Amino acid sequence: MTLSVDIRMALGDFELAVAFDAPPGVTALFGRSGAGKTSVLRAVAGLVTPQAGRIAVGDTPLFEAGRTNLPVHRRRLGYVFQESRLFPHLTVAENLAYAARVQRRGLSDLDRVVDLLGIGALLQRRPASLSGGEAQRVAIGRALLADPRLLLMDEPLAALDAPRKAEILPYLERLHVETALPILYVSHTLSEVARLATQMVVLERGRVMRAGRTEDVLSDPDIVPLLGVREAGAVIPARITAQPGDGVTELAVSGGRLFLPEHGAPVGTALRVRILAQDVMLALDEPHGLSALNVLPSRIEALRRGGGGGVIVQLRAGEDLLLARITQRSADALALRPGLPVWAVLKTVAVAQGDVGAGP
Ligand SMILES: Nc1ncnc2c1ncn2[C@@H]1O[C@H](COP(=O)(O)OP(=O)(O)OP(=O)(O)O)[C@@H](O)[C@H]1O
Repeated sequence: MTLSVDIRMALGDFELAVAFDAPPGVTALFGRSGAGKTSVLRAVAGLVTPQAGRIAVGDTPLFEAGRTNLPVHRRRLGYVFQESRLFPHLTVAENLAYAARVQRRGLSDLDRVVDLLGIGALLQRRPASLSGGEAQRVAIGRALLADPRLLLMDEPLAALDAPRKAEILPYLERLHVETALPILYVSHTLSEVARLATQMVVLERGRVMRAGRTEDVLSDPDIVPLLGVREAGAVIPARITAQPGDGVTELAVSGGRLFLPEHGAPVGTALRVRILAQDVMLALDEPHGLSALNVLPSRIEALRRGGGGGVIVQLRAGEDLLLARITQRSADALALRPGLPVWAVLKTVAVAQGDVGAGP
């Protein structure tokens, strides 16, 4: 089931005109503050009504200008906010049961949801005694038990500190692997998007600047000014090929071999790794005697001049696209141009996602 959004809406002086599809899996709505992310979510939820357009899940229209406008409670969607909004006087179990009852559904899914989110030990507790991360897991459980057609998440990790974020991310990953729901996920944290999202929609001033597979969007040099040069970087698929036990993990990517600081997953595990543009250096000849372990033979696809004397270089390594951020001076000194073979030296490679058995 795919969520299709094609709407126009005026909110005071702000005009929103967006069209995109969100297939099963996580679609990140990404953009600066005020870009219109929350407004899109509110329109999908039925909390605001667009002036024109259509919103549908599969063949079911939720909104069609002048024809259909399902009220919020008939849209069958789960909404998870920054803060968990659990009922404080009810236990976790009662909060979950309430959600299921509102939709007149039994609790047949309860065990599965409790297991999926690891909240079995919390069932008799009250929200005030839960950590922020635990409360968010319960809030996600409550949203799932309402048997939604899609899940809307508005910066669900924004109110959590780094350790709580780290604790909840694996559950969010499982969510998209184990449910076939479209999940629309608002965030302005790129590391989170790189880790969770299979699709990305980049919004700027109420317009879609770029939409597509996360890998494609993040390796597009034209998108860098919108993402910010420090955060810009590609995400590429990898597979663990060896765990030699000396503190590094060996990965195969389409362009060769990479090494990570030791990662706990077994050999064969599929991962997505994130390579920031500012962590990539370029060499015309194969480098030797370097402390960096990661060197990939590549070819320059495109160069984009940025502000402040920087250049973003798009590289193809095997089948994957990478970005490198270098100075204009280096680009001139090396006479970089599309088609030129180069060696990409990666200072750091971070795991963006472990997606064993995940879809795309
Ligand atoms: N009801 C409204 N009336 C007038 N202006 C509105 C209304 N709702 C939203 N806006 C304006 O629309 C713009 C987009 O707001 P929105 O909350 O969708 O952005 P956002 O991308 O979610 O931002 P943030 O990341 O800060 O939450 C903002 O300029 C906001 O002031």
